Amino acid sequence: MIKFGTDGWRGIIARDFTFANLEKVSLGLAAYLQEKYRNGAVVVGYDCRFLSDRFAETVAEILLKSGFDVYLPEKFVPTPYVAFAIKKLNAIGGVMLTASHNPPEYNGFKFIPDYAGPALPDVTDRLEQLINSEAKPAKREPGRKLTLNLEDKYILHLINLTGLNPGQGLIVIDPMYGAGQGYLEKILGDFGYNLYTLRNYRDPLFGDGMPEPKKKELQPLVEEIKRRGADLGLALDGDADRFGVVEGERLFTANEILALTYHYLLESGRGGDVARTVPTTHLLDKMARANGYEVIETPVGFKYIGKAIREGAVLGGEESGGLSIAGHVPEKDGILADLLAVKIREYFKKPLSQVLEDIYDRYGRVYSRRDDYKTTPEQKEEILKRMSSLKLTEIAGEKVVRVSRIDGVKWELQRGGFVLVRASGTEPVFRIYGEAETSAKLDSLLNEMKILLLGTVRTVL
Ligand SMILES: O=P(O)(O)OC[C@H]1O[C@H](O)[C@H](O)[C@@H](O)[C@@H]1O
Repeated sequence: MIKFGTDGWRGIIARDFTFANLEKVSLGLAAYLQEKYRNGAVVVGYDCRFLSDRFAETVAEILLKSGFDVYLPEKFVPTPYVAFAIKKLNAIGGVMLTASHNPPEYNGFKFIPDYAGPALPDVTDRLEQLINSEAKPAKREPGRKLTLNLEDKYILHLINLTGLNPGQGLIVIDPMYGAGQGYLEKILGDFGYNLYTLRNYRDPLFGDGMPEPKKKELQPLVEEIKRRGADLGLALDGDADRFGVVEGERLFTANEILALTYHYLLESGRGGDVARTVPTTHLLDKMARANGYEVIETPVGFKYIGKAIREGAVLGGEESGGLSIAGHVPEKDGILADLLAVKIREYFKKPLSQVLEDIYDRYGRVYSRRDDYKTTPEQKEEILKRMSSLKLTEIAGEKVVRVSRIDGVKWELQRGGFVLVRASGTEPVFRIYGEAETSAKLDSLLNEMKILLLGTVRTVL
């Protein structure tokens, strides 16, 4: 049984993610595309993972035989570049072979429809139906196999969109052995920055780690910044749709980068409504309301954020590391987010940490955190049951003013904070998210929820 999670179908290579299963999935996709289009082109990209290029060939062959033209790159490419190519080529969709930031033993299949952002559930539900009923596409006159070569156009688009100007200073770049290699170097090098790049070659084992721009995995970048006295560090995840920004030893969270980007858009006359997922910081809400704009709250998944951007939001993002802005594809783009960090420093003429202090001075300080807990499927069921039966009027002494069930359960608190609990759709974990106006309050909120929820359930981690 093939299931599409938060972001496509993912599985362990050779156990679930096999050539046989991928053929089934590709036949289902071809049948789906035949239902919707008579003909057209599909972009098929792949990351640096084990066998990703071969998996891409398999998908391409089936689509070609089903009568569609296929654009294939000559080497690995970032996910946002595939989305950009779909838009630029007026393609009917795209496939990206990637398991994003998952551990090395995973691979994945992500379908991006013609709107150039992650597929929404109406699309993935139909796809799942066709795949699991082993639907076969009709044989058609084979399509043409074409080379995807739009890097320069993508780079130019990012330069125009961010409005970068020539600058100075030393930036350390960390593509984490992933598919974003080369892009930031090309752009920032041309704008006069001094650059040093680490983990800049393909390693399907990701140096025995995970290509996820989080604290533990970004330690080599932090050390390199210190060693070289660099001004800034910019990282990308395995398929470059997520980002990591480091100044000195300070690693910015995605919530902080979203607030910085929104501040920049508001101050530079590009304000508008903002879209965020349920667990993402409410600092964005305060900023929007103070400036007369609306907030669109969605379930977790950039697919929903992409939709909101298509419908007019100027910025959309997720605490998990997704960001895009109006004028770009409605897909998260780590390269864009990293370039915006450079642009924000240039625009305000100060370090990001100082710009963030200005934001807190104006809108109020917030502390946010997410704690992940590994569970077995049985434990997950038990926690889910417990979660839906909790009837809380207060958490850690804070009055609950609203309970929402957009995704998991979210308890909104009197002084603007919140606690949210949900099961991940990409990993075997439970996530407890919280936000409060002091760090001590945040700790007590998360601790209390942990005890309430996990109580006697023995977690693996
Ligand atoms: O919390 P999860 O369901 O594991 O999802 C975490 C993240 O996974 C993927 O990266 C998706 O593209 C994101 O949209 C999502 O936020």
